[in-house]
Amino acid sequence: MELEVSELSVARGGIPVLEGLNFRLAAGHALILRGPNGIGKTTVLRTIAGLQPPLAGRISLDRETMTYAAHADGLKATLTVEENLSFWAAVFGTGGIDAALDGFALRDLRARPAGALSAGQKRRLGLARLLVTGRPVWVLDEPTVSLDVEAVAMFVRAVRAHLAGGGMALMATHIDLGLDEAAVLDVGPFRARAAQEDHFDEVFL
Ligand SMILES: Nc1ncnc2c1ncn2[C@@H]1O[C@H](COP(=O)(O)OP(=O)(O)OP(=O)(O)O)[C@@H](O)[C@H]1O
Repeated sequence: MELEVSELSVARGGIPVLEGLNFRLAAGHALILRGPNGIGKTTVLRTIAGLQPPLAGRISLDRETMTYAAHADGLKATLTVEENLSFWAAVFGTGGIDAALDGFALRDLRARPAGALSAGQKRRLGLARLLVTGRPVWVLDEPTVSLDVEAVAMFVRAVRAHLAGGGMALMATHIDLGLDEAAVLDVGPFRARAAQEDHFDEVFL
């Protein structure tokens, strides 16, 4: 199993943002995309997740092996923590939810409707969902937003266990996770020419 991206160009709102991206991710490995706000990291992840087509290039990935966690956690507000996880376990045809409850310290919150969780608790539930998907390829957009130090550590532990089991993780994050084994790709040099020539902001300054 491998994710291979070749000569990938992506656009947002019809404007090319990044072009000529190449990277590979093998089982047991993680790759962190870095770059300033607005450069196009989310757009790359959305494209890899199949939510939008690439402008050019090739993505070699069996999407049935992938799960995508974006800014919106995709939680059902009226269902409890336990019901949300059980729902996803049923959708993905996986087993129990115990590892997800324990991995993100959700056991004491399991009877609480997701809509009544704090922002960080919601994010923990969104990340716990990864564990019940059973999918080997995790594509994660700013996974640690709203998380406190302890919850970031839970996340890093979950990623490490996932990699140790032969999983893969591709993520965009601005914070230093201390995940030293992850490769880092700075997408800055891949800014599309059209984006560089777009002086839209300056026009209004
Ligand atoms: N819905 C949208 N429609 C049109 N343009 C968009 C939309 N969402 C984002 N953009 C623009 O697309 C470009 C790339 O945005 P993207 O979200 O991929 O950047 P990013 O690197 O993930 O940024 P951040 O670090 O702030 O999350 C930005 O210039 C942004 O303003």
